[in-house]
Amino acid sequence: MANDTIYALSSGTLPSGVAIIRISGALTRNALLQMTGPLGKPRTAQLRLIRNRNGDVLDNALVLYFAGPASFTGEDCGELQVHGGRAVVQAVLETLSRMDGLRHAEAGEFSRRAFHNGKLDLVEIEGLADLISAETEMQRRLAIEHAQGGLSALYQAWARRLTHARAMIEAELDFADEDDVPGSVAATIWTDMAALSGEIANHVAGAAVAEIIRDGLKVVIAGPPNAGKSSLLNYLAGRDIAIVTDIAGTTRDVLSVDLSLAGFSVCLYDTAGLRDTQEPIEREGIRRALATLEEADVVLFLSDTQDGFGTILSERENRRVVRVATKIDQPGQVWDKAQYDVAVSTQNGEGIDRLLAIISSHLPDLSGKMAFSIPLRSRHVDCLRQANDAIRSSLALSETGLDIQAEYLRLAGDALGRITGRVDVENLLDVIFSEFCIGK
Ligand SMILES: Nc1nc2c(c(=O)[nH]1)N(C=O)[C@@H](CNc1ccc(C(=O)N[C@@H](CCC(=O)O)C(=O)O)cc1)CN2
Ligand SMILES: Nc1nc2c(ncn2[C@@H]2O[C@H](COP(=O)(O)OP(=O)(O)OP(=O)(O)O)[C@@H](O)[C@H]2O)c(=O)[nH]1
Ligand SMILES: [Mg+2]
Repeated sequence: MANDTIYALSSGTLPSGVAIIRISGALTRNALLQMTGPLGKPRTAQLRLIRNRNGDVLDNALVLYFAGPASFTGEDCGELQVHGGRAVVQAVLETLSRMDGLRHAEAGEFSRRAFHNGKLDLVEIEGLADLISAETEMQRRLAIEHAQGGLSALYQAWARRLTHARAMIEAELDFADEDDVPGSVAATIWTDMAALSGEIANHVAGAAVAEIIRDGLKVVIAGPPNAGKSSLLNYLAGRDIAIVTDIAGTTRDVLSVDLSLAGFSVCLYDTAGLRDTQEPIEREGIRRALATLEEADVVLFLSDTQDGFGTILSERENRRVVRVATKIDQPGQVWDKAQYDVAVSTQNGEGIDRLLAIISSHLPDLSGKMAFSIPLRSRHVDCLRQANDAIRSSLALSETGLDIQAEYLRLAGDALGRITGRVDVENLLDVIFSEFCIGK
């Protein structure tokens, strides 16, 4: 299995201008030789005729050869950069499939080989998967930080501190019989371990930001019936997603749309108007609205009258609530500026920029140098928590004995090692690599 030479279309949907077929494994040179003639200089594109087994010309294409280990997978690799027609790609794949020892790659198999050959660790591999699925600028920045080893370096530095601490403890244990060894070595170690525990806790707290980058900021539009909630959703989405009528109680289901704001994804929800009612369908709509509100990062509470902001708002946590006065194009409404945060009209667009600026102010600030050094996946967060729990246990056991404390530090190091895949994660690999598309 692992010795097979694999191939796959690595570029996207056909037809396309150019399509890239990748090959990796020991028989790569052979395959390229048969189809394209003598190999050129490694890592240098050659324009060559591609032929099938009968010698028929399939395409005129660029051919690349990477001699292992200097390749993405660490094995000999080849690329056929052909014209992206369906029949062209089909014919090339067909020719490859007829060669002995070659088979089509499985999802993520190229990356898996890169992992096994030590080219990338698991955090980098997962970062690569995120990079391929990144749709917003912030998702891209987070993914590239992970894919380029930013996080791995951090975890390795932490693991080194743990190893160092254990070594110092071992040394102290070895000389424990000699009365003249002061406890001072261990004292600096424990200060550093306490600091490390704080750093890990800080880092884990960043996962909340990563979640906003990945899933988007959840912004829920709520308020009394007829306030103009659905109109606002449609206005911000730039299309008619929700039904708008002048009948109070129009919206029942929760509707949502993804917007892009300042490089972030913002998930905007429209909900049923909140009021006391016996109408069963509307009641269900209101129940769903309240459930959606529970999940909100930011609530836009809309009202087209001043009293509309009253009761429901005051019962809730006000911090994340933005009071939006609506329909300000309508003459005759009197508003006390102290009663709302922003006033808008979806009729003439007034106040919308200000509203977007307010939403943006709830987005995480990622201007700091380490801003993208945050964990994204629950797998990482779990391991980090385990590592930190072990460090804390070690710190707490100062009465019990250095050997037990050292053992907890070893457990902490193992937990960190599992993140990058340095420590036994064989059972996880299938899950991680199956996230990939074929050809990656
Ligand atoms: N045509 C093409 N474009 C592509 C890829 C590819 O495979 N083919 N990539 C596919 O992911 C990405 C580039 N990633 C790559 C990563 C490592 C190596 C590589 O040859 N690594 C060697 C040499 C390193 C060096 O020279 O600095 C190595 O790691 O030893 C190549 C591509 C994005 N663009
Ligand atoms: N003049 C004016 N009318 C508006 C504005 N926004 C909404 N409306 C009108 O107000 C009425 C209610 O709008 P909707 O967007 O359906 O209100 P809603 O809050 O979604 O109502 P429910 O779904 O019933 O809770 C419609 O007749 C809209 O055309 C606005 O900015 N200016
Ligand atoms: Mg509505």
